[in-house]
Parts: sequence; structure tokens; C-alpha cells
Amino acid sequence: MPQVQADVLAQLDGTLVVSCQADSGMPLEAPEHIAAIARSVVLGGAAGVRIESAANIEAVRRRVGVPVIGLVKARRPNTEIYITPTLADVAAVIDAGADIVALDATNRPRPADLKTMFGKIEARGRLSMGDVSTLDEGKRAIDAGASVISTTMAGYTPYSNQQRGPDFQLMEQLAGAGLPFVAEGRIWTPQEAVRCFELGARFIVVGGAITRPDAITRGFVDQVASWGANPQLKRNQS
Ligand SMILES: CC(=O)N[C@H](C=O)[C@@H](O)[C@H](O)[C@H](O)COP(=O)(O)O
Repeated sequence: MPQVQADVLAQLDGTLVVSCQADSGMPLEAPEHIAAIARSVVLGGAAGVRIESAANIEAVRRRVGVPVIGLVKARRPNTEIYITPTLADVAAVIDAGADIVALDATNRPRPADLKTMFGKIEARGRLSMGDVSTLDEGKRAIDAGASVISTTMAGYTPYSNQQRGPDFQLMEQLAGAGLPFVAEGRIWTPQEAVRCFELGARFIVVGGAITRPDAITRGFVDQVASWGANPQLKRNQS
């Protein structure tokens, strides 16, 4: 791995990266909003950001100095894979200015094979992050040339562990196999974040717990109601 790229990974070791994404149709979807969120989380201590879509990556790249993990979420014909599924998507993420390209590295039919995708990213001087859901996928992604793997897809493929929290079991397995991994997916508390580091995560990526106000509010309301302090808590239905 060239020195500049190794430096980017070293810079992220032991840190919190924040995923700043808004689902389609949500009020925060526009690039200027995503860029404002990205700037805010960097002010709060995020060492990197994970950003979806070329327009958002461009907007964020102009406003923050930390490493940007970029991806495209797109549905393409004949594949379940939607995180940076094609070589054209890889090119778009790189052209938009991402330092690290995240892509689905699960073992499902895909438009282009993993080796070709990781090779293209390396040839353009960027790092790659293979989003996996199982130990076997982690091994394959590293063998195919991923710079690092992430537990992003754990619980989002039908054959992986389905659970509400982070997949600590997968993290244990990846660490046991000596694979460099990033912890990502359903990390909602600082305690869970600490556990990820204890299990050997290089860095962690947190999204919804920090950057999805709708989900945060829903969780807040649910907890207040379930603790019985105010079982009558009225929810805005609009
Ligand atoms: C499975 C999938 O499509 N994950 C996406 C990957 O970019 C995002 O929707 C997640 O928000 C991100 O992985 C962070 O996870 P969480 O928001 O749970 O902290």
C-alpha cells in the first residue's frame, strides 16, 4: 500500500467516523444539509465521515478536511447489491473526491467481480472498504484486495446474524482470523463503541445514532414511554 494511503488508514485508527446520510425523501437529503451535518460532526470530534452519493461527497469534500469514505447507493438490474455496485459507481465516487471507496463485498451475484473493483480503486490511488456480513466474506474481500473490511452488511443479508445491536460475534471472528476490520452497523451507545474497540476494530463508523434525527427522536420517545415516566406521551402524528 503506498505511503499516502497507509497514512489515511493510520489517521483513522482508534477513531470515530460518522456516517452522514439521509434516506431518500427525508428533509436532510440535500447536499448543503449533509455538508452542514458533516462539518458539525467534525467539530464534535469525528475523524472521518462516510458519505453517500457523488453530489454529497463533492459538497462535503469542499467543507471538511478529514478523510471521506464515499459510496453510492443504487439499485442496478440483476443484483441485490446496492452499495457502489458497479465500476461506473466506483469511478463516480472517486471523481467526486472520496479518499476511501466503500462497496458491498458480500458473496452475492454482482455486476463486476471484487478483484476488478478493488484493483480499479487501487489503480486510482484510493483506499477501498469492503462492506461484509460474514467471516467468509471478510476473508474473500481481503483476498480480493480490499484495503480494509467493515461489518456494515451484518444483519442486512438473509444469511447473516439478524440482530438489533452491533454484530460483536462477527467482530470476534474477524479479529480471530487476523483480519483488519472496521466496526459499523447499529452502534447506538458509547458502551457498544468501546466494546467494538476492545474486540479489535481499527475504527468505528456510527450513523443513525448521531445523524438521523428522526430515528433518534423516535428512540427517545419510545424510551420515555416505555419507562413509564409518561406513558401518555403524545406523539406528533403528522
Ligand atoms: C446496511 C446499509 O445500507 N448501511 C448503510 C451504509 O452506508 C447506511 O445506511 C448506515 O447508516 C451505515 O452503515 C451506518 O450504520 P448505522 O446507521 O446503523 O450506524
